[in-house]
Amino acid sequence: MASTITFIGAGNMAGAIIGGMIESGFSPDDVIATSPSDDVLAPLRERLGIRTETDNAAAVAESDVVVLAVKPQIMRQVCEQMRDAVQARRPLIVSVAAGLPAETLEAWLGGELPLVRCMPNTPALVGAGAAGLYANARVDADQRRLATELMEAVGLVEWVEDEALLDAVTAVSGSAPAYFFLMFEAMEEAGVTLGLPADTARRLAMQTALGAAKMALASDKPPAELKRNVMSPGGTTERAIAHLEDAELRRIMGEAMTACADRAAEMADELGQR
Ligand SMILES: NC(=O)c1ccc[n+]([C@@H]2O[C@H](COP(=O)([O-])OP(=O)(O)OC[C@H]3O[C@@H](n4cnc5c(N)ncnc54)[C@H](OP(=O)(O)O)[C@@H]3O)[C@@H](O)[C@H]2O)c1
Ligand code: PRO
Repeated sequence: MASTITFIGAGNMAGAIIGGMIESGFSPDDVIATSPSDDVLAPLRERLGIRTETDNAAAVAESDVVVLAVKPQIMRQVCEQMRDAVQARRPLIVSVAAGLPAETLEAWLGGELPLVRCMPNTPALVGAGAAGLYANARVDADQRRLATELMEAVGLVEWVEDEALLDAVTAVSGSAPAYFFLMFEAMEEAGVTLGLPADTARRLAMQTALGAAKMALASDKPPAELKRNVMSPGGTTERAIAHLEDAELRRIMGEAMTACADRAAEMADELGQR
């Protein structure tokens, strides 16, 4: 029998995952999205044909999987309001919230539950996401498969066996689209300084990033070798790369990503007080 999957919160991340699920063959009849406002739900209902509900507990009462997709700052209140329904039904919980530890979520939901924590990223909106997943000890093999299927509907899935590693996933993929967007800004600005129209520089930079990622994913060669293949001895790329290495880009990326992972751990302390 098909599982009923409810999304608590119908914002950016939930909308992206639901869209991918329907595209990859999940039946809209098996998907429920909730929000306090029907204005948020109506477009999802019309566009994707899914079921919607403004009462979280009512949706949970008929669900096999409950995806927590509200902002971390309001998660405690949302969980506590539906804890009785969750404990009565005991569905698989999947949380996409940044920072909030599995144990804290279980406590807010009234006690031990099978729970998967997921750190997705916004390219899920175009079906090109990358997500890290962690399962607590109460998640069985079928539930793990189902969580994988859900997130594979919008991109790549990698499981980690240590929950603390989700902070590293946040640094490597959750927050990382923003690093590349910053790089696009910088490349566009530099292209304009060199005389190109801004939109030409922007399109060239973005298409190059897409091509480089596709090429690296399709290749069995490490990025260092692909990089060397672009660098003719004494040529242009060698000069640019030498500049980036002299400016210690690797150290800067390492520090930025450590700051990101540290902040994820800090948020767990700030928001995860039981
Ligand atoms: N965006 C990212 O890059 C990213 C990446 C990884 C993980 N995440 C995680 O994904 C989660 C959702 O983020 P998002 O970007 O999708 O946020 P979002 O667009 O603001 O979506 C959250 C939705 O929850 C709704 N909501 C508020 N109170 C609710 C309640 N009591 N019951 C049901 N729904 C309620 C909000 O409605 P109103 O707007 O009407 O209040 C909003 O539509 C967060 O926990 C975040 O940490 C986000
Ligand atoms: N966006 C959220 C943040 O910046 C979590 C990862 C991506 O906190």
